[in-house]
This record gives sequence, structure tokens and C-alpha cells, in this order.
Amino acid sequence: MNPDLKKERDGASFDPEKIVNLLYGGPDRVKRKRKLESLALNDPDFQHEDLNFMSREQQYETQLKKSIMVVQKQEKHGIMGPEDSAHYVYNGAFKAMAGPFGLHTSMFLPTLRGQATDEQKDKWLKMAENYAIIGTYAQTEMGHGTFLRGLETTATYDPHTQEFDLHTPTPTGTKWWPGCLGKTSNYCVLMAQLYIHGKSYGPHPFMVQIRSLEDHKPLPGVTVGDIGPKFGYAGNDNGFLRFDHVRIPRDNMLMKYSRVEPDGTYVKPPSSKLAYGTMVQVRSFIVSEAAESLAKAVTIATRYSCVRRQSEMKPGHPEPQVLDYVTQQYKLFPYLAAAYAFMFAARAMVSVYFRSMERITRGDITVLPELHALSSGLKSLSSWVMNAGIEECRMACGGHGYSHASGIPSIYAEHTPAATYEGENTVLMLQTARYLMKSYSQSVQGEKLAGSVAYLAGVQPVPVAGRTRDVLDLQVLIEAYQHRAARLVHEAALQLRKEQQAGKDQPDAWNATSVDLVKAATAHSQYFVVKNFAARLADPAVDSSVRAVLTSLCQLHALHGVVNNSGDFLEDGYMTGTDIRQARRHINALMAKLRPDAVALVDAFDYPDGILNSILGRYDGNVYEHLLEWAKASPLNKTDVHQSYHKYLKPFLQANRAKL
Ligand SMILES: CCCCC/C=C\C/C=C\C/C=C\C/C=C\CCCC(=O)SCCNC(=O)CCNC(=O)[C@H](O)C(C)(C)COP(=O)(O)OP(=O)(O)OC[C@H]1O[C@@H](n2cnc3c(N)ncnc32)[C@H](O)[C@@H]1OP(=O)(O)O
Ligand SMILES: Cc1cc2nc3c(=O)[nH]c(=O)nc-3n(C[C@H](O)[C@H](O)[C@H](O)COP(=O)(O)OP(=O)(O)OC[C@H]3O[C@@H](n4cnc5c(N)ncnc54)[C@H](O)[C@@H]3O)c2cc1C
Repeated sequence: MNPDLKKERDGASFDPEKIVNLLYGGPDRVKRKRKLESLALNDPDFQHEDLNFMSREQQYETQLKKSIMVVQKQEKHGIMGPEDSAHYVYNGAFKAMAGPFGLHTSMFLPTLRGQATDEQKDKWLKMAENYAIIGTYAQTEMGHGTFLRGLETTATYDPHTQEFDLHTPTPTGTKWWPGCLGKTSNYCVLMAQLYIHGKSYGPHPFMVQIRSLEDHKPLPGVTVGDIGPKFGYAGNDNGFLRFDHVRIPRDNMLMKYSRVEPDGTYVKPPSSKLAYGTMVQVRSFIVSEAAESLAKAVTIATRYSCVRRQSEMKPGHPEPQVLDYVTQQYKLFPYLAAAYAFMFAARAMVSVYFRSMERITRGDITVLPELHALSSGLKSLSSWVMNAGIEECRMACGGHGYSHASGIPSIYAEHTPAATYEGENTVLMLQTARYLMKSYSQSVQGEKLAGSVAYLAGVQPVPVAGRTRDVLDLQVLIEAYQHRAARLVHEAALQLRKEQQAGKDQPDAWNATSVDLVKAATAHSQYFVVKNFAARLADPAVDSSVRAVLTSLCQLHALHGVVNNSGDFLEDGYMTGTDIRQARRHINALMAKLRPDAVALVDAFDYPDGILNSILGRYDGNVYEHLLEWAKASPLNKTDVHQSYHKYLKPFLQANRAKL
């Protein structure tokens, strides 16, 4: 063990195991998590050359082979349910989400479970759950991802044959991006515009076979392939798909909520948005993806910052650990705090999701708008912060952060699209804003608000200037976030009205106000995260040493948000210049307080080396010797003299020397 890291661990104020238990739901679950992770990490079948040294085709093949073994081994070991899979599959076997069966498990199966009738489930779900068929979720097209009502692929009902005719009328209507589509899937859930008797009924889900179950060739009328290399996701065959009048039976439309009768009568769903249910589910889960990937990057950068020594802080003294530079702490600790904040927010989001789904399944769809607004806001906020945080961690590792040996580029490339997929972040924040505007106007009209927007009823845009307050007090901070969110919602609503009063129609007024609207929705989501973090600490079951250190983290998270958005808190005089100055002081003091616990706090995320896949973030801190070993394994080092020397460099050098 690197002596610096050992010293860090010996000096911590709490036992990291206690936080591990808190994060993962108690000792039994932690035991299960570790068992599953080590089962996957130590399985010789899952060992292979570093993916960074492979071509894209090799990566796809390796991940496909592993996906198949994962399925077989999951069955053998009785690994079931999303929590088990997160440990065994995503973290253990893949160290990533982008395997070639990723969309089968994350969207195809959930869509069948959520949108198919019982008879349809009997027909397809068992086959899909047993991997007799592999599917994906094909919605996005080359021309439209965000605007679902603009999708061009059509499903036209023919009552004579009781079939749908699937067709891609234009190049831009080509399905583009669906994961696992290019080479792997033989089925998909297709989102297409439903037409009956020439009338459009909007996007609906259809179960479609796209490849032969005999030889995997595309079925007649189907054009399908891989979209080519991307920023990351090399092991995934994101694909394209076109239909030339392909016919499918009537009961291939997933009809749990809306139906087409044999004669072409359309039976409306209780809400047209129920067809978007899988997206809401995945958005709710992405908060956890964002928290975890940020936590991984912060673990790597924090450990490395204790191993890395650089410069002279005091003349003649040994070089300090770079984490002793307060500027380095300022880069990392706010993201450490954010990772914790989002881990707790993710748990809250998932339980809101399951509670809401219970009610929706019983037929109560009134909870849908709030679920949509909350999941859209938290998905966007968490993935934005994750993106910024991973990049900050990379830079905090200096030059070595840029190397794949750090593990950070892969984490970034793998997770940065979370800001885009499952709904582009700005677009989703505007959805949250839409709900906030609606709720706000209901409250102005005297209606009682409930749930996550109840606080909007108490909008008090009255400045409380000059008041002195303890900005370290979590209750004070929660109230400040609440006030800021309520005020920004209130002001965005006023601005929207002003734009309309000035003659703009509603869409133009909305567009003109949209920067304010995104700001209000972001503030609303941040308020939820801060309030939820503090509520988690109030749980009497939390150990006192753990409560102490997590309280510092929660304070840091909230204060950092205040300082970073100080204009919002100052603008109406709710906070004063003195408050902000104090907040800055407190941040410095909190960082000094957290410094001795930094390594223990990242250890408590409990990512073993096999999962981090990082030389810089190694638990034992033996970075330098392993860096060299890793580089030696690079394919370019297989021989001392590369063959291209003989082909190009040698004649070039010889010719130049001959000229002299
Ligand atoms: C290593 C760690 C591992 C950890 C693992 C953990 C987790 C991992 C989990 C998952 C990750 C797995 C795999 C991920 C990999 C890749 C997957 C990517 C897959 C995809 O990438 S798959 C495509 C996704 N593609 C989109 O995401 C399109 C976004 N675009 C839309 O979603 C809509 O197009 C929208 C909303 C922009 C407009 O839609 P629109 O035009 O139809 O509606 P409109 O604007 O007219 O609104 C009418 C009324 O409906 C309301 N409304 C709208 N949507 C609603 C909903 N869903 N629920 C309830 N209400 C809704 C409105 O709020 C309004 O309400 P009101 O009228 O009351 O104001
Ligand atoms: C890695 C990856 C995996 C994916 N997997 C799948 C999959 O499995 N299945 C699938 O169907 N799709 C998948 N997608 C597609 C993904 O869901 C879409 O890319 C996403 O929904 C965004 O849509 P878009 O690409 O059309 O972006 P656009 O909507 O074209 O966004 C471009 C810009 O326009 C802005 N914009 C657009 N509309 C508005 C608006 N109304 N108001 C303000 N600004 C706006 C956006 O904010 C953004 O800045 C995947 C994408 C990626 C990157």
C-alpha cells in the first residue's frame, strides 16, 4: 500500500463501512453486492485484453461473447432483479452499460412489461426474458429524436387484411441510434405514427421482427445496419433501420393502453403519454447512473491526488500531496459532495417512480405529470453535473488524466450521452418548467398544490434584506433554495405573461422566456436534491460519526450551489453580500474539515479496482509502477521496432541523410 494512502485511511474520522452500509441498504445487501461483483470480476471467462487496445469490431465481439456468458451465468447463479444486475452485469462483468444486450434489458423488456396486454406478454415476454429473441427500442430517427410527434415512420392499418403496413417514407425517417440494433437484435419495439383510414393518431409502439430467426438476415423490406463509430459506446452496435411496406399483424401493436379493433376503430388510452412510459422509467434510473459515474471519477481523482506530489508549497520542504492545495480541493470536494447528493436523490427518485407506477397500474394516472416533471428535471440536472464533474476530475489528474490508464476518458465517453439520450436535457428541463408554470398558475387561481410543487403556493417574493442568518444551518439553506426556486418560477411566469401581453403568441412567448424557464426548472430540481440530502441525514438510524461527515458534505453541496449561483440568491435581496461572503468562508472551512476524510469518503463508494479500471485510482495507490506496466501492454509496444518504420520512416530518414 502506498504510505500516503495508508496514512489517509488511518486518519479518517469514521469507518467507511458504515457509509457503505448506508449507501447500499445495510450489511446484507452490501454482502450480496460484493459477492456478485467479485463473482464477475474474478471469473476467468470475463477476462480479456484491455478494451482500449482493441478495434471497434473486436470490442463488439468481446462484449457480445461476454453478454451471452453473462446471461448464462446469471441463470446459473440465480442472479435476478435490477439491483443484482447492476452489481453483476454493469459494474462487474462490463464495467459499463453499453453491452450489445443493453437495450434488450433496459428498454425492450420494460416496454413489453409496461405496454403489452396479458396475451401479448404470453406470446413474447417469456421468449424475450429467456433470450430466445433479442430486441431493442427503435424510436429516434435521423431527422427527429426530441420531437416524437414529428416521427415519420408510419404504421398504416389495413382493416381488410387486419395488418399494419410499416413504412419509412423519407431518408430522415430512418431510425437512427437505437442501441444493439445494428448487428444484434432480431426484434424491436418500433415507435411509429399510427394511421387509420387516413387519420393520424400519433406515435404508438409496435412489436416487429426485423431479422430472420434462422440466419439473422434482415427480413424482406427491412434495411438495417450499424451507424458507425461514435464518441464512445464502441462495444455497442447503435443502428439504423428502414421499412419498405413491411406488413405485421394487427395484434403486434402493443395494446395495453390504446387499441385498434379489427374494423379499424381506435380505442383511446387514458393518457396518450402512457406510451412514453419506458422513457420515464429509464430517466428515473439515469439519476443513479449519473451519481455512480461521478462517484467513480471522483474516487479516481481523489486517491490519485493523495498519491501525486507536485511543486513546493514551502521552500525547501518536500513536495506536498496535490490534494493539500486548496484549489485542488475546490475542484474535487464539491463533486464528491454532489455524488453523494445524487446518490440519495437517485434512491428518492426510484421510490417515487415505483410508488407512482403502483398507482398508475391501479388506473390512477393523476400522478403521471408530476412523475414526468420530477424525473425529467433530476435526469437533466444529475447528468449535467456528472458531465462537468468527470471532466473536472480528468483535469485534476493533470496529464495522466488524459490517458486511458486513468480510466476517466472511458467513464466520460460512456456516460456523457446521458445528457442527450432518453430526452435531451434542455428539452426535458423545459418539460419540468411546463409543469411548474401550470402548477404555479393553479396556485395563483387558489388551487391547493401537493407533492414536490406544494412550496410554490407560498411564493413570497418579498426581500428580507439586511437579515443576518447562519448560512451553515441546513434549514436556512433549504429555505434559501426553496425561496430561490419559488421566485424563479414566479418570475418566469411573469415574464411569460409579459411576452404575451406584448403581443407574442404563446409559443413565441414560451421561446422568448425559455432561458428563464430552464433556470427555474433547474432551481426546482436543485432544491429537491438539497432538501432530500438533508432529510436523509435526519434519519435517526444514521451513525453519529457518519452524520457528522455527511452533514459537512451536505453543507458544502448547498453552499457551493449558493456561491456558484449567487446572483439568484442576491437578486431580490433574499441573501446579502455578507451571506455570500460567509458562504465562501464556510466552504473553505468545510474543505479543511473534509480533507482528512476525503479518501475514506471515496472508499465508502465501495468500488473495487476491477470496477474502476484505473491505474490512477488503484486502492493500493501503487500508481507509477503500474502505469509503466500498462503502457508496455499497448499494441504499439509488441515489438521494439514497428513495421511502419521499415515501410515509411526508414526510407524517409535515409533519403534525408543522403541529401546532407
Ligand atoms: C455504471 C452504472 C450503472 C448503473 C445502471 C443504472 C441505471 C441505468 C439505466 C438505464 C440506462 C440504460 C441504457 C441507456 C443507454 C441508452 C438508452 C437510450 C435510449 C433512448 O434514448 S430512447 C429515445 C428517447 N427519446 C426521448 O426521450 C425523446 C424525448 N422527447 C419526448 O419525450 C417528447 O417528445 C417531449 C416530452 C419532448 C414532447 O412530447 P409531445 O410533443 O408528445 O408532448 P407535448 O409537448 O405536446 O406535451 C403534451 C403534454 O404531455 C406531457 N408529457 C410529455 N411527455 C410525457 C411523459 N413521458 N409522461 C407524462 N407526460 C408527458 C407534457 O408535459 C404536456 O403536458 P401538459 O399539456 O399538461 O403541459
Ligand atoms: C449513445 C446514444 C444512445 C441512444 N440510444 C437510443 C435508443 O436506444 N433508442 C432510440 O430510439 N434513441 C436512442 N438515442 C437517441 C436519443 O434518444 C436522441 O438523440 C435524443 O432523444 C435527442 O434527440 P435528437 O438527437 O433529435 O436531438 P435534437 O432534438 O435534434 O437536439 C439538438 C439541439 O436542439 C435543441 N432542441 C431541440 N428541441 C428543442 C426544443 N423544443 N426546445 C429547445 N431546444 C430544443 C436541444 O436542446 C439540442 O441542443 C441514443 C442516442 C445516443 C447518443
